[in-house]
Amino acid sequence: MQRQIDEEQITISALRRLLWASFSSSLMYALFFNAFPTPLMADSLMPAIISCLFLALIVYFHRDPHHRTPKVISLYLVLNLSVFIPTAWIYIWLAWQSEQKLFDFFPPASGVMIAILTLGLAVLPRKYKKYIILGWASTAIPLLHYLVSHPLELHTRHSYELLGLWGPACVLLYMVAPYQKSMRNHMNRVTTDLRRSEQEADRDFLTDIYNRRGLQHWLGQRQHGDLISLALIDIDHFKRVNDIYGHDIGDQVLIEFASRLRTIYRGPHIIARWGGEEFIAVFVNPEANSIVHIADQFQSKLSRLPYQDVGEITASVGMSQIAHHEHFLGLVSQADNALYQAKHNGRNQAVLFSDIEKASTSLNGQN
Ligand SMILES: Nc1nc2c(ncn2[C@@H]2O[C@H](COP(=O)(O)OP(=O)(O)OP(=O)(O)O)[C@@H](O)[C@H]2O)c(=O)[nH]1
Repeated sequence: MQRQIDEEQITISALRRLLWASFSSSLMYALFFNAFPTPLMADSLMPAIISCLFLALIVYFHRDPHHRTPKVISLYLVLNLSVFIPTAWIYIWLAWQSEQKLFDFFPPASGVMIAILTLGLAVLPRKYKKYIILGWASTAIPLLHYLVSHPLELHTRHSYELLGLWGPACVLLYMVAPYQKSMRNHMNRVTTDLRRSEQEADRDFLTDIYNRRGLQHWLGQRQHGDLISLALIDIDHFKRVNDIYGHDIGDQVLIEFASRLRTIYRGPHIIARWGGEEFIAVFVNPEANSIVHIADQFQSKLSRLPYQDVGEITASVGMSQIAHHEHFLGLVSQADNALYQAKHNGRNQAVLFSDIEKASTSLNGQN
């Protein structure tokens, strides 16, 4: 998805440059040939008309680039193909018909035409490539054919220039231009890899749930008024699992434990590995009266079924109160106290921090 957005942005920016480049070069021609007119009216008229059309296209594109990109590309190609190709054909046809030499009246815009075709080849999406090649072939082939069919005209300095421009220069440009595309593809691949690495860095390597870094990122994305509550979940006597069954089986237990953790709560929340055999679940905007239920669910569901190769595994849960997400560390400390209490009480149970608080308040009251 992100990659698609990047692609779209690149195409929009490239098209914008292409339009401005086409407009400004036609305008320069228009200004030059109006300041220094040639005997042919078309030399000063055509660039002026074309630059107006390019300007209209720029304005149209500018109003809604995201929706108009494909349409503007098509219009741009139609404009180029319908102006440059017929113009070139008319001049070549006139040269075949008359005694005049082609280069005496062939439009002096060959350089611009080639530059526009090359730019189009370099910046427009791949599917438009065939139209660019068509544009080049429809002009270059009749022109080169004319030149080689008229040896007397061919062996002149002007003719060599036309030949070089539409022949070797084009071949050179068309061979080099696709590298720009492959560079772009390469950049896209690098960006995707970088994004994937970033995502991987947020995940715990063993269990594939979020790690602390991922949790931090997730917390950073919380809305301003979000309230949270959290549970610290710790496997009981996990050291024994490692000691009795070995570290590899211990790892398998952690993986299975984490995958069970993911399936317990349906509301908005995140599960992360807090460290070792301790996990954290953070719940977004939970109902105040559902806290007990959530804690019990986590505690009971994790040990309901036996674990492969190991059998019964139990967990202790410490549950914090609900507070604004900016008080995350305070809530962790609450959940940690509650978890300590759960372990202290004999494990395999869930303890709410609010219950510890109530107990200590009533003790203080008695004293
Ligand atoms: N296999 C495996 N073991 C781990 C991993 N991370 C931590 N451990 C082990 O988890 C055990 C944690 O032991 P303790 O902190 O004593 O806790 P416990 O045995 O679960 O006891 P209580 O928490 O008090 O119930 C240690 O033996 C660690 O080596 C891991 O990624 N893989």
